[in-house]
Amino acid sequence: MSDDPFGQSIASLANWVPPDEPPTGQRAALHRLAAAMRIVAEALTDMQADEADLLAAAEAMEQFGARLEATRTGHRPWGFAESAPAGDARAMFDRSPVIGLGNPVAPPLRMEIDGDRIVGRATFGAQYEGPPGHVHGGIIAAAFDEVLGMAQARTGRPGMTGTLTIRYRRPTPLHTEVVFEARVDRVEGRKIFAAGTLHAGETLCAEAEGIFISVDFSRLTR
Ligand SMILES: CCCCCCCCCCCC(=O)SCCNC(=O)CCNC(=O)[C@H](O)C(C)(C)COP(=O)(O)OP(=O)(O)OC[C@H]1O[C@@H](n2cnc3c(N)ncnc32)[C@H](O)[C@@H]1OP(=O)(O)O
Repeated sequence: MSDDPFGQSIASLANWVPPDEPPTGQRAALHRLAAAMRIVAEALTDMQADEADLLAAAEAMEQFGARLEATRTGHRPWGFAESAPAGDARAMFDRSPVIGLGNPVAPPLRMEIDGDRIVGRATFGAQYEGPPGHVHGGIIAAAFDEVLGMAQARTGRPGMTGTLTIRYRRPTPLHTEVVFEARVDRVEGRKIFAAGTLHAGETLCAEAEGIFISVDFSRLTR
């Protein structure tokens, strides 16, 4: 049997379900820290703190950052950076820049499975602003990549994003829960065609089509 974690478990992604147990201990603390960092990131967009306050905060953050830096190991104890290739139903995806609760960059998008669809929900804060009051188009693309990526991964033969096409139909509002949906349309050889939508309430804000190319992810780790 292969000792490659992807090779052993890639098929199990077809049965992936979001973890329902709340984290405890170090992971729970990580999630709390990342959530606090999101609050800071959003507050920086319109806060009115004076220079002295900002410098004090910067110094505290620099010192704490140095403490964390000193503990880095190069290991990845929790999950995978992207959901599509994780290949393990137990993977927790904490590092994902889109859904990772341990990654302060992530909105975070929350994904669930609804029949043959992946449904993703997110409320984007001001740090994701593109046009005034609305979500940056690149952030929307990243979220589509994740939900279409999970939909195609559930075929059990996940691929990398080859082509992602997005049609932006209406501006996507900040501070409002928006809903992404994705499903697989068809599979042709190594190509998996997925499609999705983004709604804010009844408004269709964007549509996406993705072509994913099935690959041997273990090769990326060699
Ligand atoms: C701890 C561990 C962490 C591990 C971390 C792992 C991270 C994985 C992330 C996964 C999700 C992502 O966001 S990926 C990130 C963004 N995407 C990428 O970086 C992908 C970069 N591109 C590539 O690596 C490559 O171009 C591939 C894998 C997409 C395709 O290369 P290939 O495998 O050589 O494919 P090839 O034989 O040429 O073509 C096979 C078939 O696919 C079609 N095809 C090829 N490329 C494309 C394309 N871009 N768009 C459409 N269709 C394409 C061809 O026409 C052909 O169709 P036919 O003739 O058969 O009809």
